[in-house]
Amino acid sequence: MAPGKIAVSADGISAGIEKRPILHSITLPLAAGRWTSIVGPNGAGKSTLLKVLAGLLPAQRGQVTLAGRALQEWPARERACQMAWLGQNEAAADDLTVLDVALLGRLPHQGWLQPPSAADHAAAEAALRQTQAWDWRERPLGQLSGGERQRVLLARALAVNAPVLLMDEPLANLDPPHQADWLLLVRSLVAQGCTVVSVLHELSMALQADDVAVLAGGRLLHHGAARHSATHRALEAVFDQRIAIHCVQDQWLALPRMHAPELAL
Ligand SMILES: Nc1ncnc2c1ncn2[C@@H]1O[C@H](COP(=O)(O)OP(=O)(O)OP(=O)(O)O)[C@@H](O)[C@H]1O
Repeated sequence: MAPGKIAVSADGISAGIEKRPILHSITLPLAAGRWTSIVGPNGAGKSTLLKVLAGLLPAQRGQVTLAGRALQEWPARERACQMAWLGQNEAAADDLTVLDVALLGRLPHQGWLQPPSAADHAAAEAALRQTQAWDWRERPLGQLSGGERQRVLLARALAVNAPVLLMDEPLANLDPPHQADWLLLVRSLVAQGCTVVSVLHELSMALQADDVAVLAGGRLLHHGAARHSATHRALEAVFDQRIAIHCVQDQWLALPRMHAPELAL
């Protein structure tokens, strides 16, 4: 990871749900203006970690800081302007129109009981256009396909215009062209100075990030640059050597090994 300002940091985080411990002593400083992918097997604790980073689940030990200040010390509205969230399988009011869903992203910017301003409408429109969802603006969310819905929820997160964007499986249900669009979008946000943190199962997409954090069993096993061989070895190991990382036309790709390692010649 390149040295620099830290946007969000997990410092010695342990967390669980009810009495079940899930995360164990995770320290993960996330550099500002970079994109970090969090990867690992099912049940590794990726979504739980993202929720703790977002302040949606309290840590039992340790603390999360946002721009150097403990998360719980931020006034809720200010914090919501600083950090946008796209959750996994998010419930959203299905009878709201697409435009109204995108406008929900502007709530932290609005005064108490104030209607959305012209600036809020402009931000919601820009976000819906970025995810190519503007044409559906008058349709109820509940009438959209899985991928269309995901693009609207992504627009809601983009409409916040936050410097930090946390996304849990943002590519769920997206077809390949829209996955490519998401990649370009993230790259352009990062070029503008945003910090992006995404939980991804698509390892070849995760390897397009600047940095990769590898989790298993609620512990951080590795955190390093996506292009470094140590990161590739950590990924191959955490997935039991069932994938191999290759460089194809200057891009790192994770491909399944067609035989279990013990069967390989
Ligand atoms: N509400 C809950 N109550 C109890 N245990 C939970 C709850 N949510 C998650 N867990 C457990 O916490 C562990 C980590 O779950 P988490 O969703 O963070 O994993 P993940 O790495 O995001 O997994 P996946 O790749 O399958 O989405 C899992 O063992 C899961 O069963």
